[in-house]
Amino acid sequence: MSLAFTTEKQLAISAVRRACSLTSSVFNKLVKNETLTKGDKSPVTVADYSAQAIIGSILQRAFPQDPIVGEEDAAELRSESGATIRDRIVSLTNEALVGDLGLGDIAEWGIGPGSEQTPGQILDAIDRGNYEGGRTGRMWTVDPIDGTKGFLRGEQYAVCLALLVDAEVQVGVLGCPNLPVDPSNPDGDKGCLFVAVRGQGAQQMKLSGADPTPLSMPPYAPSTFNFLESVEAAHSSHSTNDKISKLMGITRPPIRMDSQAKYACLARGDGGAYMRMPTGVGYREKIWDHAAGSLIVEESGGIVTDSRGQQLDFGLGRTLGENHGVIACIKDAHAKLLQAVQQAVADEASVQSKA
Ligand SMILES: Nc1ncnc2c1ncn2[C@@H]1O[C@H](COP(=O)(O)OS(=O)(=O)O)[C@@H](OP(=O)(O)O)[C@H]1O
Ligand SMILES: [Mg+2]
Ligand SMILES: [Mg+2]
Ligand SMILES: [Mg+2]
Repeated sequence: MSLAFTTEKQLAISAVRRACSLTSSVFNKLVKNETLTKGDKSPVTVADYSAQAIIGSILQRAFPQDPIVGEEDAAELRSESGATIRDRIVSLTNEALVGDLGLGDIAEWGIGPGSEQTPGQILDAIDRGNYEGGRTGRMWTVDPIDGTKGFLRGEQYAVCLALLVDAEVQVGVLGCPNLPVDPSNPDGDKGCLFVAVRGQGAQQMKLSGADPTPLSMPPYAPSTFNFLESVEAAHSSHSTNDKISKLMGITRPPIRMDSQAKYACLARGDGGAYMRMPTGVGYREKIWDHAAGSLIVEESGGIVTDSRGQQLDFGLGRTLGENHGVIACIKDAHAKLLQAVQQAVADEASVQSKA
């Protein structure tokens, strides 16, 4: 019997790997070796668009019927003022598409020598990400660079791709070019791919696709348990996490890291929980920020819910709806953590109502 989603899994790996080689090369060319003025976002913009173009273009060839919910769209690039950046994106995307075939790559996906696309095809590939999402059928979701701030700092970021069927994530791939392959050797080799297929487990491999290793989360150990959380306090509430941490009796400080690399690190045994409590500004979490990572954690033996213990709902459109936070945790610690979360949320509400 052949396993489900074998082609989709390999295609997602190939697409994410190619997008990662693009983002790494943009970083090396534009961020590391150029003097950027503080706050200049152009390298990340070029890399975001090009990475989405690569993934959109490969999906277009392999699964032309599948819609895509992508973070970026090409509207600005189609305008007159977008001409300069558009030219850079076209050449970077083509450079990545024509790169030699690697492990598992298939030329029919529009990759390898001779696979150049026209500027029009590249803009269309980006705009394939305009799908509104929904509850039924197949759809992909892509975050070409998650953790844009981490990317610019040369720290953690992830290229994220997931396939959903009837609003359930079936395949998830995260490419983390700056993540150490061996967590116990942070200065060693960098560049990991994390891959999961529902019901088939999760694996970490090198960005080349070599050395696949199954992922499984260790059992709950209070002495080593701590939180993974956003670097940016504007993205998730550090102060709420701090309260929850005290209620849980956690003494180790949180691990702060940009992007869905947090899900990947949790899946391979770091921390114990990825905590993303809302900051209360009405922000709606996007499906591309959670689809791939949540499956990787679930398939490694973890549980992913919101702060009420409900499953994340990927069928509401481009967002997860009203923001009740995200709690991804080692299975046997989840109930205890949820209790602490609800206690902290109730305490915060009572302080606010007295103010
Ligand atoms: N206000 C607010 N609240 C919650 N989340 C937000 C908010 N603003 C942005 N974002 C999203 O956060 C994504 C970055 O992920 P992280 O927060 O995990 O990493 S980071 O530490 O902030 O870099 C980031 O993803 P990218 O845009 O792909 O980098 C955003 O989708
Ligand atoms: Mg993101
Ligand atoms: Mg992004
Ligand atoms: Mg963004």
